[in-house]
Amino acid sequence: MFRIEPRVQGVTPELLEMYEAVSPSTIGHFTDFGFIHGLQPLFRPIQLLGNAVTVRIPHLDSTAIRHALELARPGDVLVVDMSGDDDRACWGEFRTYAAMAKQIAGVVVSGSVTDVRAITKLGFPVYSRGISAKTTRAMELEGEVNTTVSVAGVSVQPGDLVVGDDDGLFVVNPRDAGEIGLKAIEKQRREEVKRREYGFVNDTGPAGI
Ligand SMILES: O=C([O-])CC(=O)C(=O)O
Ligand SMILES: [Mg+2]
Repeated sequence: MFRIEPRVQGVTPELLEMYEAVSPSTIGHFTDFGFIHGLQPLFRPIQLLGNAVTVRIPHLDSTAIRHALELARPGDVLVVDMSGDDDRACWGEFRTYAAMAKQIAGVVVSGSVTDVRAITKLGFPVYSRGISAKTTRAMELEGEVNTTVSVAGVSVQPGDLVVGDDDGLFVVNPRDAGEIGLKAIEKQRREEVKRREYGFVNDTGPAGI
């Protein structure tokens, strides 16, 4: 059975603008909740920021990803819960072309991805637990889009804010994102003062100053 719920726009333009300047590692100074433990970026440097479109697939059948790609809008992040399968890849080069054509910001996969060289060359932001040559199939069995999913023990709702860089990923509920973002930016300001005291400038990360 398929359950395809409408897309949720939880992330506002103001939050997006604010989080352009927020590092996940600064958020990690304030909260553990929402950190997606164990997922790695496919390449570095990497940046990911956007509004979650959630997908849940049973281990073998990736049909629901196609439905999610159909309803996603520019700036969305597809967050795929593979129901505990870490070994099989549900994302690769051709899904990346489809996503880039829709200006999707990136993809987060609880399991594995494939076609690493092609995706890296395309520079499309992907986070996953692993890499595998064994893939899912489009079998039209079952799946969900825009329901609550679980990735690395973190519950992700459609419309959540996803923010990632070289250090990893946080998923933030838009209700809390304003407060967390302000605290993070304030901390980054203080860090910049300290950095300059040590005689350094930050020319690698988000501005935050
Ligand atoms: O089809 C898949 O499931 C993954 C893949 O190889 C691609 O997107 O190119
Ligand atoms: Mg492929």
